[in-house]
Amino acid sequence: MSATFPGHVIAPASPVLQVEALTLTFGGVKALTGVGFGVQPGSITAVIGPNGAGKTSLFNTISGFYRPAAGRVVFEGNDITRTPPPQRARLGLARSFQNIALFRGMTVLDNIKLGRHAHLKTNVFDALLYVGRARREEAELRRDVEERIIDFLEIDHIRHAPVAALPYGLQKRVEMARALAMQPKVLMLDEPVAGMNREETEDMARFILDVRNEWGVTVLMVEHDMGMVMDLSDHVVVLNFGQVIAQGAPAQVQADPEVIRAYLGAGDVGDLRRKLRGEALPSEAA
Ligand SMILES: Nc1ncnc2c1ncn2[C@@H]1O[C@H](COP(=O)(O)OP(=O)(O)OP(=O)(O)O)[C@@H](O)[C@H]1O
Repeated sequence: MSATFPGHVIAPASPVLQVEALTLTFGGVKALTGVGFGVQPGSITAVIGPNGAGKTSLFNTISGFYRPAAGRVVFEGNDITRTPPPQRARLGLARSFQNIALFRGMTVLDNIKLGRHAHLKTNVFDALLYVGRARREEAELRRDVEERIIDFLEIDHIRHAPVAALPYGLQKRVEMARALAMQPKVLMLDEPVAGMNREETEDMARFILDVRNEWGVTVLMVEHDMGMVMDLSDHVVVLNFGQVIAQGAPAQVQADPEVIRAYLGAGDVGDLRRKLRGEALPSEAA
């Protein structure tokens, strides 16, 4: 029965990705302690925190590169804590890397195809030999990749260019294209605008929004650019010393006293507001 009633309250959807009480240690160092949060389907969720807070460790644990000492990663209701990274990608959890991880001598198109291969049932060697199912999948891949992803990310003019010859901002866009080629349900972006100038940052912010709005892909990102995080995110998770110290809507997190303390010690709240808006502090504006 699907009737709706006036005043009917729609319960929030269950999270597509759930991180539960994650603890990660390196020797004696606890990089994460009891970290938990949910990523709602269709949301843009950001993880922020001062340097060394554990953001990269968390990303690597969610994507399967690190194995937690305790806790669970649950994707679409299934426990994937022990699922290897390529299988997570096939399930729909794709990621980009903080430092560009493209094959620099290869063209844009070939890099994107490699992303797609992670998604195919045939292995990459079959695909390279164009045998059997791989050949049909290759045809499908070309349509899919060339017509949708390349058009969407406005990289048509560079599809045959070697990645190494491209400016940094475009390389980051190609990396996003490669992650999108895996047709993820959740796209994990590791510092998508790090090292970008203002114009490149604005372009990337627009693509992230469109990935969510037009493609319905859920986005989970780690990012230092506070202006972008606060503008784009529906939900912000704040880490400090490996623990979640606050989470909620951007405005809520910006006003949280513990977040203020984490970023600036007992500093000036006005400074924090500027910092959280992505503006230079007076002391930094030389
Ligand atoms: N491979 C490792 N071996 C030992 N300690 C590590 C390793 N990776 C991270 N750590 C430690 O774990 C903690 C969290 O580091 P992590 O890199 O996850 O933080 P971060 O929030 O991503 O920092 P940044 O913003 O500087 O990238 C730090 O104390 C760090 O020194």
